[in-house]
Amino acid sequence: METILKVENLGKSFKNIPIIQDISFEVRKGEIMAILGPNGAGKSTTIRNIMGIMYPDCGTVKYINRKNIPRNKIGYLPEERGLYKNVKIMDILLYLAELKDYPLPKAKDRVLAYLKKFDLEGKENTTVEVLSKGMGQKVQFIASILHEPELLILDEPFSGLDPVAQELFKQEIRNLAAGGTAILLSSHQMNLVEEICDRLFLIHHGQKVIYGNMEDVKREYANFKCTIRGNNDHQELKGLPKVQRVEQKEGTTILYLAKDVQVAHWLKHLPEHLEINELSIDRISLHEIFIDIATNKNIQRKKV
Ligand SMILES: Nc1ncnc2c1ncn2[C@@H]1O[C@H](COP(=O)(O)OP(=O)(O)OP(=O)(O)O)[C@@H](O)[C@H]1O
Repeated sequence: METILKVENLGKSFKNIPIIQDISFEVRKGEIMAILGPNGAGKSTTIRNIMGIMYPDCGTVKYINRKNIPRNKIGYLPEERGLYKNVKIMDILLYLAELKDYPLPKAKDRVLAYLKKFDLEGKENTTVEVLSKGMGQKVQFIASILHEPELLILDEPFSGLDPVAQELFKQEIRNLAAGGTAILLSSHQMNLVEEICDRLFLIHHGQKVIYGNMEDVKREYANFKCTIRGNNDHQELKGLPKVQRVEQKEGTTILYLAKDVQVAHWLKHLPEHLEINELSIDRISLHEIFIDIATNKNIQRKKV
């Protein structure tokens, strides 16, 4: 797949404290690439450096082998939401499309189609001040995609949305990627993004924790866990082979298993007298992978 954006060795400090260090990744045509990490990890700082809102201390940002990113080919949803409050939605969106040199008649048709898609049909002559926060976010999302960008950068697109709106956003993001848009999105809600991203960059204290293809990351890091509902002896379960860690609460036990476990074989080790009302075997989530790796690596922020 063609690379659209290449970020190399990006670094930025504030008052001698490194906020991001040696950040390198690329975003390819038609893929959803996610920067994931907890609050304060450095996601927005990375994005702001890519967008030229702030300048990196070191590193480069290249767009299809050109030094400067053509602004009208990029869509951006900043973390700071905000639209002109007392201007009609259609007028704001057409104004923003015009700034991107996008043909107005086409933009108008697209506004109406997107308002309908996002359950805002008939709101084109409404002002933003009478919309709810989630509705406003939908309008701002429309603004970021109206001009058919080649590269779409979404900073925390799902925060503040209800589950229905989150699904709508996810669906549209998937559609855009399927149509060839290169998408870079950030989120601290890892489990929300897990199902839609093709590749991910996990960041913690401004540094890379994992970078790679979602499937490979899961294969490499997502060990199995066995969840048993029933009242059982914690110590006995902890003593079973290949059990690394046990969590128990309110009649449910989760056994975290070693990487090399053969699940079918392992199940034969379960004692017959266990109380099993329900049992499931799953791979751990991206969130759990993150906790494991971030804790093990014990990444500390260093002074430069
Ligand atoms: N302009 C600034 N001056 C000083 N420190 C800053 C500045 N911008 C960000 N930081 C610090 O950099 C760190 C990373 O912030 P950033 O906003 O990039 O994190 P994030 O991963 O996007 O977090 P969140 O999920 O909370 O949005 C934080 O500790 C923040 O306080």
